[in-house]
Order: sequence, then structure tokens, then C-alpha cells
Amino acid sequence: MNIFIINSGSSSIKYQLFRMPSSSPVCSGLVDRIGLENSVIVHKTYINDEEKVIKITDEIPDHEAGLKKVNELLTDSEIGVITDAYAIEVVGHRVVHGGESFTDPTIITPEVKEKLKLTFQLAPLHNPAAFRGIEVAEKIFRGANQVAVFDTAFHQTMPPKAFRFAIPDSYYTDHNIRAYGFHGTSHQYVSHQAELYLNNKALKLISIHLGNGCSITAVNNGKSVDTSMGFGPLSGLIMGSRSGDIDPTIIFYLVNQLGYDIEQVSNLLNKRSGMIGLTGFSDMRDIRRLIAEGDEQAKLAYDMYAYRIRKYIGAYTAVLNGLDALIFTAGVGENDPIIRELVCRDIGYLGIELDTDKNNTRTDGIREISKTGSRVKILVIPTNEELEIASQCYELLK
Ligand SMILES: Nc1ncnc2c1ncn2[C@@H]1O[C@H](COP(=O)(O)OP(=O)(O)O)[C@@H](O)[C@H]1O
Ligand SMILES: CC(=O)OP(=O)(O)O
Ligand SMILES: [Mg+2]
Repeated sequence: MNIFIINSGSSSIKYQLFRMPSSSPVCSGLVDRIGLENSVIVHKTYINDEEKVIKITDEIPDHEAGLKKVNELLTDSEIGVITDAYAIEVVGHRVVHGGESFTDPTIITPEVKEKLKLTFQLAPLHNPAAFRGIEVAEKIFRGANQVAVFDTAFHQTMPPKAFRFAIPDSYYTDHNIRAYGFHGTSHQYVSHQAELYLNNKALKLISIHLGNGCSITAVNNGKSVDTSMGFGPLSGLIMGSRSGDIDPTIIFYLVNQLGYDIEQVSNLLNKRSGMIGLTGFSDMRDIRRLIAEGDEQAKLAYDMYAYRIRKYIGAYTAVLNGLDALIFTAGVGENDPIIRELVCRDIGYLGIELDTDKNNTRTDGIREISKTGSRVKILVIPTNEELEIASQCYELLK
């Protein structure tokens, strides 16, 4: 079954084609800088264990133009991997917010699309872009079933004491105001990989997803029991451009004293805060460069980022009443040894002991970076949201 996975961002589209049930991709790629100058597609094919990379710089004004170009690459007479767009049987879309309506992989129908529109304001950076990706994919891959897989789904196992907010009941019963949690596909994938790696299903895990968005999840026996993102993907850890936890009093002050309207508040907390707000850069590689140049503000931002994660590790160790393994994943978690070291510093009391040499050694695949004898294993596990989505689509439609 040819399953094409689309992860639409506001200015990018990540994609992968799987021939399920095989878990190795046939091709993958990234359409980046959509609607900006110097848009670029990096397209990779993996045929007979040989990786080929094609880079195209072109004008890509919108998602439709981007996906049309990707389709041209997929069906190209020389480097193509399918005959025509009809060869794609399923398109799996990463949809960040499923709201109260969606808890399982869902075949997209006009009714589903109407309900998805209601979630736009809950995940303004993500759901409108995913919706655009769905509409474009429907036009291009006409023969395919379109399926949505939600970031919120894995967290549906949280107990009410974790997902409810302490506001009057009616806000939950009438308006579905509760914590949903995000990055569920990633937390689910890496915690399952940890179970396989440690050969044990009855584990107490803390999964730390550090990408552009960041979240941390307590996982008990394979089930999410608490997570740091809430009603939308804004609370919890400090992120590339999002604040994470702040005191809501700040919002009242911004509105009442500084004259902000609510759009400006949303823009501030979603797009101009976090690491970009503190340092001018959202990418950790830029921030590391600033630190190397002696920038004190960048160093403080780095410390704040790691400190917030450490606080949650303490909280979730208490939630789980113990801990078997800590997992680092996603762009920063997989690639930034200094952040991992800062997070794991001075928490030996919890049985978390990092091996500095192992932490600084890069290898592919799953890595154990804790000291031999550390009570808690520390693992770096590359996430693969696209593969997890493809597997869930396959299970739904096979
Ligand atoms: N070598 C690296 N060192 C430190 N950080 C890195 C490195 N490579 C990538 N990153 C970080 O990973 C982030 C992107 O992570 P990713 O999981 O791809 O995010 P998203 O899926 O949200 O776009 C970048 O913003 C960057 O900060
Ligand atoms: C939910 C979320 O924050 O996703 P991302 O990290 O892809 O922005
Ligand atoms: Mg991501």
C-alpha cells in the first residue's frame, strides 16, 4: 500500500512515501520557505539502499504549488518512484489538534473538515496549515483516502485529575476546555521504541520532545498519564518561538495596562517569545554560536530552557512514583548534547546520571547516554512521526 505522509507547517511541508507494511521510506523531503524568497525543495529517494538527494530552488508561492512540484518529482520519468498521482492509495496528514471530536486516525470527509475548522484558533500555528495541506492533497492525489492522525490522540489516556483545569465545571462540560496534549505521535513512537530497546513493557518513562515546539510526557506502561502542553500547544516548556508556561496575570496586564488586543497577545506568546524572544534566534545552533561568542543573554536563555525541563522531570517522577528511563528526542533533543547535559546536571538524587563521553558521541539510531549503573537509563531516540502516522493509516485501511 503506497502511503504518502504530509506534515504541513505554516511555511514548510515535510513528506515521506512508504510502501507499507515496509517501514523504510521510498522517498522523503522538505518544501521549505513557502511564500518567501528562495523557496527550496530537498527531495531524497532511497532505491536499492542508495540515497539520492535532489535540491531545487524555485518560486513556491503557496502549499499548492509546493505539493504540485513534489508530485512532479514523485512521478518524474527518471527519478520518479510512482507512475502517476493515482498510485498513492492513502495520504496521511499530521493534524496537531483533534479537539474533543477526534481521538483516533480518521478518514477525512466534508463533515470532518467542517469540524477541523473549529480547531483553528486552538492551534493557530498548526491546524490552518494542516487544513491547507489536506485541501491541496485532495486536488492532487484524487484516488487516495485522506486520513488525519492527531497529535492529541496519544494523550487521551490522561486521567481527569491531569487534564482538567481548576475552573468551574461548565467550562469543561459546555466548552470542552481541558488539557489535550500534543506531539502525541512522537511521544508514542519513542516510548514504544524504548520498550523494545529495554525489552520491557512495564516501564515508567519521561519522553522529552525538543523540536521547534517542545513538550514532555509522563508515560506509564505505554500510556500517557500527563503532559506539559495543554488546551493548545503553548504551555509547558520554553520553545523556539513560544513562551511555554507563564502566569496568566501577564495577559491581563498586557491588555489592560499596555493596550494589547488579543491578537497581539497571541502573536507575542506564539511567535515572538521562547528562545527567539530571549535571544533573537529560535534555532539552537544560532544560540550556541552566540554563547561561544560570550553572549550572556543567550547563556541565560539556554539555562532557562534546561531548567524548565528539569522542573518537569521532577514533577513527572513524582507523578509516576519512580522512573526507569528518560528519553530525549526531536531536533534539539537528538542533536544538542549541551542541552542534554544541562538538563541532567544535579539530578543524581533521582538516579539520573549522564555519561559525558557517551553524551558527546554521535551514532545513528537509539543511544544510551547514561552512566553504567545509573538507576535511570537516559536514551536518545530519533523520532519518526511520519512512520508512526503511516503505521496507523495502514492499520486503519489494510
Ligand atoms: N545540530 C543541532 N544542534 C542543535 N540543535 C539542532 C541541531 N539540528 C537541529 N536542531 C534544532 O532542531 C530544531 C528543529 O527540530 P524539529 O524536530 O525538526 O522541529 P519541527 O518538527 O518542530 O520543525 C531547530 O530549530 C534547531 O533548534
Ligand atoms: C505541536 C507542536 O508544537 O508541533 P511542532 O513542534 O511541530 O511545532
Ligand atoms: Mg516536529
